[in-house]
Amino acid sequence: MLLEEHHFTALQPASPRLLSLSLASRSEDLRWIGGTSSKGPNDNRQFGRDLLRGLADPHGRVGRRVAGCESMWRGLWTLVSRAARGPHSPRLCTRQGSGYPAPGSGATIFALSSGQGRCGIAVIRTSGPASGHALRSLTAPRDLPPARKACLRLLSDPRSGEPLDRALVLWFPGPQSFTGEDCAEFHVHGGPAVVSGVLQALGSVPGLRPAEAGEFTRRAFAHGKLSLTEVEGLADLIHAETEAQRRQALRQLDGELGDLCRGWAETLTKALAHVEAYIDFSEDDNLEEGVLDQADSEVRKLEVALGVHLRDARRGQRLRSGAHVVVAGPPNAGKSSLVNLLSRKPVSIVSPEPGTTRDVLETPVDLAGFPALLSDTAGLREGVGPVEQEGVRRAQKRLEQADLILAVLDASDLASPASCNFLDTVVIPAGAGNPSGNSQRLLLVLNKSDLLPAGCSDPHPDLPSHLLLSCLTGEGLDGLLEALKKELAALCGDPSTGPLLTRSRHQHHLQGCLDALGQYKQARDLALAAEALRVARGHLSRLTGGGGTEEILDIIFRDFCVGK
Ligand SMILES: Nc1nc2c(ncn2[C@@H]2O[C@H](COP(=O)(O)OP(=O)(O)OP(=O)(O)O)[C@@H](O)[C@H]2O)c(=O)[nH]1
Ligand SMILES: [K+]
Ligand SMILES: [Mg+2]
Repeated sequence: MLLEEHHFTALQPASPRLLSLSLASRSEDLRWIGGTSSKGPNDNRQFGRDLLRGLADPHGRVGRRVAGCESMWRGLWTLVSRAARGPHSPRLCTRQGSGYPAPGSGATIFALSSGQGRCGIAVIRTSGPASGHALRSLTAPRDLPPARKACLRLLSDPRSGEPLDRALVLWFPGPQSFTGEDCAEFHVHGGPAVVSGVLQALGSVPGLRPAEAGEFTRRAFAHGKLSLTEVEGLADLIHAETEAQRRQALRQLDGELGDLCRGWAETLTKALAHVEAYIDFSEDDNLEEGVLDQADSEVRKLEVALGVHLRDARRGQRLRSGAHVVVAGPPNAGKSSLVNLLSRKPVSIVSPEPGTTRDVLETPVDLAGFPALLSDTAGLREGVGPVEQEGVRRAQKRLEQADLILAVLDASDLASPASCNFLDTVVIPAGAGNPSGNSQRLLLVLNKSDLLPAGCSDPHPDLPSHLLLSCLTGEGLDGLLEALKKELAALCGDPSTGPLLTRSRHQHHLQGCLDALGQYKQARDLALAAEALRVARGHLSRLTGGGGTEEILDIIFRDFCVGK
């Protein structure tokens, strides 16, 4: 049960009386504050009343207007901390914890945090209240090293006294540590025997147990060291395989997406404060004119900003999981040769026989710094046997799902029926000239340029814009990679320009927020309008603070390995 700073920032309106209204009606937040989700709204209301009674009693300040939001909520903070010894006795935390208990907190966990296998140095760490004791036990008779300073120590098994390794150790007393708890790190020599010896020695210390996957990060989240979007960024950083993915993950780990959402939530809080102030004080003479107009204009601005990000939503997800690039064309154009060239490994069988590729073959590749899922497909042609026909059907299905089509034609065979048919049915319809604007992206590649007569730079000026390539000699590959980079940057977004929505969870909450803003605009009644704003703000806070359910957290933390 945590009562946190951000609950108060959400209650910033200009009077303590408004706080009473807000607390009584904000059942969702109260449920959370009180930790009484099973007991329902009545209990929450009672809790709100208890809290307010506590607020009013010690100093009798409730009912008096206090100028300046900042000083007001600081004052309330102190009052609430005194009042918080009621039946629900919420615990006040001075830092912004996530409010979720760290699973199994209380225990001290340990794990190998660097990679498995033989290596120069391996890092083993612990987190939890017995970390200091564990560090002392393994480095006895020496005492704890100074905080956050690497010190050389002889590690020995606390049971037998047998020396294990000479290692660098670090002591991070909480809360200034990755998890917010007391942590210790052992930088040992990376041999398997040393690592297992130290892990066994730690396991023998009372109160210590091996960590589960993601448990260190989960504790960091529970102690407010990382927001949920930062946790997701960290998971992505660990899994990043390309430069663009790394850049995006780092930005998210830096909290950019979270900051953006918090900024939006603040805007909504202000708008809500205005609406509530109007409900509460509309008869007061001293209420400024135009408070509602101000709220409306804030909401309109927010709608625009959300719309821009939602339109971009697929891009961040593509960057996280890879854009779907489908290589297609008539038989024997050199599709499989191109897939092998781009992936730098023999993924597909290449042969002079048309109809070699039948199934869709997928391979993840790093294309000019962007992640892509490259699919090789069967050559498109009619009038073939049932097996190849099925291959053609699968190829066509995959083409529909492509983010980018890499259309390959044999430059020396453009007049063949298969080439003409492919141009008419795939290349031209997807062309950039399509006025609808939502055409599929396509790059046309004329392969086997080595077969063209020497000195002929572009024999097909009448074709849609295209690139010449020879998979045989590699000529034209640099130009193709450059073009791919441009296409992928457009598809995935540029991770260095702004935070992107990397998961469908983000998109879901932003859409929810936008929908609630739509309801705000339609609300005939101020109470309904205020409720819509609360719903909208709830979506933003769940984006950074979690879905309010353990399952969401489980899904996110499942991405981690043990030791992270
Ligand atoms: N001269 C020349 N031959 C090439 C080039 N690229 C591929 N080939 C040859 O063209 C033939 C067909 O290549 P594949 O890569 O199997 O073509 P594909 O489009 O995958 O063929 P299917 O899977 O049967 O549709 C092979 O004999 C390749 O060696 C090139 O740039 N120049
Ligand atoms: K072939
Ligand atoms: Mg092939």
